[in-house]
Amino acid sequence: MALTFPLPWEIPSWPILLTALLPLSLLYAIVLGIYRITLHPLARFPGSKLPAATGWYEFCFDIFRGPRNTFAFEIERMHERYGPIVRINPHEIHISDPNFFDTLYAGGNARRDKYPPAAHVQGTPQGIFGTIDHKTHRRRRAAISGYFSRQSVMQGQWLIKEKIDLLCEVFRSSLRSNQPINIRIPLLAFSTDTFCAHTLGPRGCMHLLKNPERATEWRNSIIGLLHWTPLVRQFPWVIPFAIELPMWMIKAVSREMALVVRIFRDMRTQAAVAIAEHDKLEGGEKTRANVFHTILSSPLHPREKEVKRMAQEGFNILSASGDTIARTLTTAMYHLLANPPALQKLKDELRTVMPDPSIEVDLTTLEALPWLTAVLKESLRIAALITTRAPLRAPTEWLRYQEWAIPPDTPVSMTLSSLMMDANTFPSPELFIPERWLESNPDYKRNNTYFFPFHKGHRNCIGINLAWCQMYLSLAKLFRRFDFELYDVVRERDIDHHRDCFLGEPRDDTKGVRVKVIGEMR
Ligand code: HEM
Repeated sequence: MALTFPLPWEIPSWPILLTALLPLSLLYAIVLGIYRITLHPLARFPGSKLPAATGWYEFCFDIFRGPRNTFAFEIERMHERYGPIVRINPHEIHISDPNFFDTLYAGGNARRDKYPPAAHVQGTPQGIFGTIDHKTHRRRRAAISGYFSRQSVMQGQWLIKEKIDLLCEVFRSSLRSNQPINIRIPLLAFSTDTFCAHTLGPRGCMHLLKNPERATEWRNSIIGLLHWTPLVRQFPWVIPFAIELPMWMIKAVSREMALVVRIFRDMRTQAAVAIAEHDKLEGGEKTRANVFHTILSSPLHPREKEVKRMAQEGFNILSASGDTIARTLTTAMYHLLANPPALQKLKDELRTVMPDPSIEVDLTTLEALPWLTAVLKESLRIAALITTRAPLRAPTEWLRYQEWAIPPDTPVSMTLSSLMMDANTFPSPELFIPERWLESNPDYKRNNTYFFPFHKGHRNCIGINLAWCQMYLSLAKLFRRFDFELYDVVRERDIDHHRDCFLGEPRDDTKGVRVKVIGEMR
């Protein structure tokens, strides 16, 4: 016979529980909000009370206010109202002053942890971009940094040139068909194929340059993924969760997401194959056959060499590498074609080192060309690619800005796109003026001080050498070989940032940056 003991109290029913919990939660939220705007260590920093009291303020902007009104744009409005330092949410300070950049994004002995909501936006918490802890980041990054060193990129120039030849083929066929071409598609195909060939080896190549449909699908997937960013920022579990769903389910929700997930899963396969093959490789192959073998040969802990972590690293770098370069090149091509004197100057300069358009020049020769260098720097500035703030925390250090002392471990952020387009730093920022970057310009030194499109410090871009090399070689070849003209491009519609998706994206009705290839020099 089962014994039953009477409980000393009655369990209340759900409706009664809810009626009691709701006012309690409300009371908790009110007390927390009051604490945050009165006694919290950030309470005395400038800014509105509402975003300081609750994170729901940011949530509502990112989810409900429409592309032109996401929180990134609200931060700009906050600075207009409160000055260069603002408390933008209960926990975070945002600073809009390029003079603070070196302090926040410091290298050397400085310790900087990432802020989890920002780190997880790519859904790869174990890749270097998603790594929060400073020391873990240093270890993971050290394992692969040699792969992206200048020396390594210089040795791989032939590979980039091979892809540029394929890119020229795409433009040549556009010339033959006399059809305009949306240049972001082949340029993304070029940067992605180059990255894959350089970093993943022959098995990882997506061969987008040889397959226009796949290239278009990849471009649409990248844009689709970018458009998810405001949502993913608020719900960082979305991407890791989606990756594990059955493919039919992902396809039903979003075709773009399905391709991205396929690529991620493919990355897992490649990591697994590398583990299986690693012991069979010898000599240089063992460390350099692809980035996975580099990780496997590194002194990292065996836990760091598991399939899941290596796949996240590979995907992390892949997603950081493609569209950044494609967008910068697209911007460069647009501004050159919209500014005939700047274009003529470039063509004249290129002719000095490539008297015959078929001559192959190397990176060092091109880096010595002042106008090409100035064009690329101005394109990186005016593209102002990264519209999302990048918060870091200094766990043991008080950061000082003007009269303000920011407590240790506070997330502090700055936004690259705003700094690159700041009229106080770069007068007439919306104008394409490569002359800013010529040594003869009296502001040359000062301009370079404020030029950090690849970020700085421990968390700067690991692909900077690969990026410069691709941009120099491809722009030189394209403009020495082909004549282009813009085809129905409207800057406000097709170029300017309309929404913040980590990278700034143009308006939804954009027709792309289309050009017609009108001639080829042989
Ligand atoms: C024009 C081209 C590029 C630009 C403007 C650019 C810019 C940047 C910036 C600003 C960051 C810091 C982002 C942040 O912390 O929020 C970054 C990080 C990163 N970039 Fe690039 N990038 C470019 C090309 C590349 C390429 C080609 C690769 C691939 C090798 C790459 C791989 C990465 C990775 C893995 C990180 C994370 C680094 C870390 O957290 O340690 N990027 N990039």
